[in-house]
Amino acid sequence: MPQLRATTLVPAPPRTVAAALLDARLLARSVRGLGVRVDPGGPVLHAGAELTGSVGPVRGGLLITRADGTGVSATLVNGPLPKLALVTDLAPAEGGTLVADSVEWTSPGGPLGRLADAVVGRGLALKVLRARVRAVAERSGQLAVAKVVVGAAVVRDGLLLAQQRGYPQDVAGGWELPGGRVEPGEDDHTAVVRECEEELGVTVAPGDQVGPDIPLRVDHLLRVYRADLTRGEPRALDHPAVRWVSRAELDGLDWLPADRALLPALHALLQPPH
Ligand SMILES: Nc1nc2c([nH]c(=O)n2[C@H]2C[C@H](O)[C@@H](COP(=O)(O)OP(=O)(O)OP(=O)(O)O)O2)c(=O)[nH]1
Repeated sequence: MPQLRATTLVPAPPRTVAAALLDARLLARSVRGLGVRVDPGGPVLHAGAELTGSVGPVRGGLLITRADGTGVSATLVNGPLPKLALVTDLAPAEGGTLVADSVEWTSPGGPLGRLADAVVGRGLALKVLRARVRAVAERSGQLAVAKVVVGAAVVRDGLLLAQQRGYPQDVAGGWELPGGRVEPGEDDHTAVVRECEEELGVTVAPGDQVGPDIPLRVDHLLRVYRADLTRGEPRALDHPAVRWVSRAELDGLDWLPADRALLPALHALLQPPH
């Protein structure tokens, strides 16, 4: 299968570039040059999501097979389009992050097909890669200076604490992790401790980051930390409800769209020790 690869240095740390790649609009922008319209379906990519795509009146699907801190992979499926796969891998480098993109597609058979592939296929693939690199660099620049919203992944006895949002209207009723914006002068851990005190009336000890940074709006990102309860019993002081969620219930909960990208990491967190 023909393949085109391009590697670019983006002057931002890997976790920022990874967050940029999770922005669903970037993927839609990357394939627009092929005449492919992709409906992002939501603000953030997550593994297993199937986005709808179309070329003129012809519809197909774009399946996300990977969306995490290491990069993103996607394949066009269920359409009369030629097979097309996009893979983006990240590696730390001096001065930023190496973004290795590849586009792979099915070539039509025969000499004419090979000619068309050389002239049209490669030209289109190059267009996709260039558009993608520009979009990734631009979004990484925005996220490098974004405000951080911290979330707490509080686990007790194999259950995760989730909190229901009451506002704003468009996300009311959805579930999220306790947390909020990091205030000036705070570091992430201090903000996790303060938010858990304010929202749940408990003291927590924050630990390692869980999952990748997730892009929120243009100038915010969500960063989640594991947090152990050290004092008190969580109560919904600021929101309509809190509940403990088992690993089996994780996928079925009505999470805020951004939080769905955290589900693989939350599953791993709730995995019983072997
Ligand atoms: N805390 C939290 N916020 C989330 C999650 N997922 C997600 O998209 N968000 C969004 C919802 C909000 O737009 C934003 C956080 O706002 P917030 O309302 O919790 O922050 P805050 O307490 O500092 O602000 P305020 O509303 O009290 O002024 O991040 C999550 O899991 N936890």
